[in-house]
Amino acid sequence: MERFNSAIILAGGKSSRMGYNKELIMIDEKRIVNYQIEALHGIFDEIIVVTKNREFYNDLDCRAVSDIIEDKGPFGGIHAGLVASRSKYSYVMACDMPVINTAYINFMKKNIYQKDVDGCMTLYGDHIEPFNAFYSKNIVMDIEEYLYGGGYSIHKLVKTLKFIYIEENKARRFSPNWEMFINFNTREDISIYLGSGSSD
Ligand SMILES: Nc1nc2c(ncn2[C@@H]2O[C@H](COP(=O)(O)OP(=O)(O)OP(=O)(O)O)[C@@H](O)[C@H]2O)c(=O)[nH]1
Ligand SMILES: [Mg+2]
Repeated sequence: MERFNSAIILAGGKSSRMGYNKELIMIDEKRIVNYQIEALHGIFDEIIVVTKNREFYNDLDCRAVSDIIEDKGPFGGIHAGLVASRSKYSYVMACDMPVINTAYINFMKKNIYQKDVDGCMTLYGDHIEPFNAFYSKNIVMDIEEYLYGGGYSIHKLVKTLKFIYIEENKARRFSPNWEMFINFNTREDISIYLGSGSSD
């Protein structure tokens, strides 16, 4: 099994705060997911999109799969992505994140290279960043048990597993304004991002 050849894009949420399907968000006349798929192909061979609308991806260079455990939020999507993944470690993004930071992805890879861990994610104060992170296929059963037991929070389960955490100050060297973790939950989030004109 390849260790690092897969990326998962979560695109099966309810988009309730946005008011329209977030899979369709456009930036500079391009869908964010299309941009992500292209950018991630520079690093990964296999791109898996976890969606309720597999037909949206027919013409794109990716595999589209559906949730196996439905209505459980992002962890349900991560679960289906990891089941589909042909790699030990998969990189996980959300379809509402406009920035792909290749240098940081490679930095995380280096951190877990040759290690046997459950994944790697970044600390933000006391919180963790569940996306722009790596997860191991080994945790599929842990996620199943957790979701069927009524769990929902990624943070709570991850705390019980063996993740490598990258300190916020180290991550900021790659993305001083934390843009690599920006995600669009409301229309206002998009206008703030487009208005800021900054990128890192
Ligand atoms: N496959 C899958 N992805 C999900 C699910 N729930 C959320 N996501 C994705 O996880 C990412 C982060 O979730 P949110 O930002 O809360 O997105 P959301 O649930 O669509 O939006 P809200 O309804 O406003 O909370 C987004 O890329 C969502 O598409 C799910 O049940 N299945
Ligand atoms: Mg979000």
